[in-house]
Amino acid sequence: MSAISPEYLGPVLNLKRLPHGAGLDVPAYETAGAAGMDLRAAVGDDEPMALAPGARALLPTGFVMEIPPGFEAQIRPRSGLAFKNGVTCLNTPGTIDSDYRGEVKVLLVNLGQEDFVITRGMRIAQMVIAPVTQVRVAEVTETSDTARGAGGFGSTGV
Ligand SMILES: O=c1ccn([C@H]2C[C@H](O)[C@@H](COP(=O)(O)OP(=O)(O)OP(=O)(O)O)O2)c(=O)[nH]1
Repeated sequence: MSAISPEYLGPVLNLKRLPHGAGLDVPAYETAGAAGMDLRAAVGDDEPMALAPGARALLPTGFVMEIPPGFEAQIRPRSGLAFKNGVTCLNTPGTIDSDYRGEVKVLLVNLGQEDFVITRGMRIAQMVIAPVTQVRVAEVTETSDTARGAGGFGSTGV
């Protein structure tokens, strides 16, 4: 059950189910203020995936989508899986470009001590839609002076 009403006037995300995603819940905001929509593993009913400690895997979600122009999708870990099982997204945040039309995939890594078994429909990550700004890159020979200058990586102390 989505917390977003059908009358919502904000951006629309077109989502197309792939055959192996049939029957899975469509990603939805679970609460009125949720930032992310949970993504479910579209592994086969009889093909759970065991992720060994230290192993990584690219998991199918069973859908493709059209992100509205000017936005991206970020694939982020679920804190519960990270805390309880040490399972997180290896490339967090994964970047989904608005012109991508392939299946959305989730790159998980098991940093825990035990096998982690992923079953069909398990909520393995979350997806946040965020605005993106593109820039025109202008190559120059000088950049402006600032108080920080080249200081970084702890230059202001702890
Ligand atoms: O967690 C992720 C990250 C990426 N992608 C898809 C959507 C994205 O638009 C595309 C390319 O991702 P990215 O730009 O991070 O990959 P790359 O390694 O730079 O490959 P490419 O040369 O295809 O851009 O792969 C996913 O499905 N899940």
